Amino acid sequence: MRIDIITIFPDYFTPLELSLIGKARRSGLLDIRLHDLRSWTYDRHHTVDDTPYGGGPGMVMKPEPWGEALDAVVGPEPAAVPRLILPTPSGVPFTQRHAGRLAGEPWLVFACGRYEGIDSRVAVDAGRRMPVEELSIGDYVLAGGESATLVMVETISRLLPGVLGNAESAEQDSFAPGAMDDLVEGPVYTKPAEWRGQEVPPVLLSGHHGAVDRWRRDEALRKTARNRPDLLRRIDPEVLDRRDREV
Ligand SMILES: Nc1c(O)cccc1[N+](=O)[O-]
Repeated sequence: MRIDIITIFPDYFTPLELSLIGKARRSGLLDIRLHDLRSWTYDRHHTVDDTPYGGGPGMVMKPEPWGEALDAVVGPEPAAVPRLILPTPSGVPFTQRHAGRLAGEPWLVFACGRYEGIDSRVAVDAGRRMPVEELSIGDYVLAGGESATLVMVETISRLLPGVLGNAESAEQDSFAPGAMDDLVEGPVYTKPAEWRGQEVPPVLLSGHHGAVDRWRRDEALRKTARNRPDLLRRIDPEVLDRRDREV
């Protein structure tokens, strides 16, 4: 997978050189390219923003640098068309399902807005030559799209075949489709079996895989009911088997 990130703060993405994603980049599984938006400005101050039409606080990112940056990154006649992701608080809530779908894309371009956002004509212009998605990682205010892009790139990249050391761990993640559909993960434990008066639940030491799976699902249901009752309400009652209802 190729991922292009356009930003005025390329150094923000140094963390993508570390850990699993850094390893995936070095192995060629993942091709992440960073682009400084100011490369497409020509004034002395490399201006990327201006006052909003209609008045109001803050500044809006100018369309010209973005238009030229996207033209340059995507190219005049690309062999493949990328999907443009616009991280924004006004976007569609980004979920694990989005991550799974986007992990199947060959090429993503992330446009990191700052200030009050990017001139809205940029998304319309880009939409004439590639799919555009406005996505939000949460209902809070960030200083820009870089943090959100880091979150989405990590969530998507870890689902690429070969990136995770043990493919199964993605299947047992919170929100993972299938066995964990819409449930958050329950408690996890490792050695020692007893620590500060707390013992690991005996079922996890039993070697009985069926009982362990059942226990983990029961605990996931309990934690979801406690922390995310909104998710439980989303699950079709028919999906929950009889034991789930007893939890
Ligand atoms: N919340 C927020 C923001 O304030 C700025 C850019 C992107 C996001 N977001 O994706 O959630």
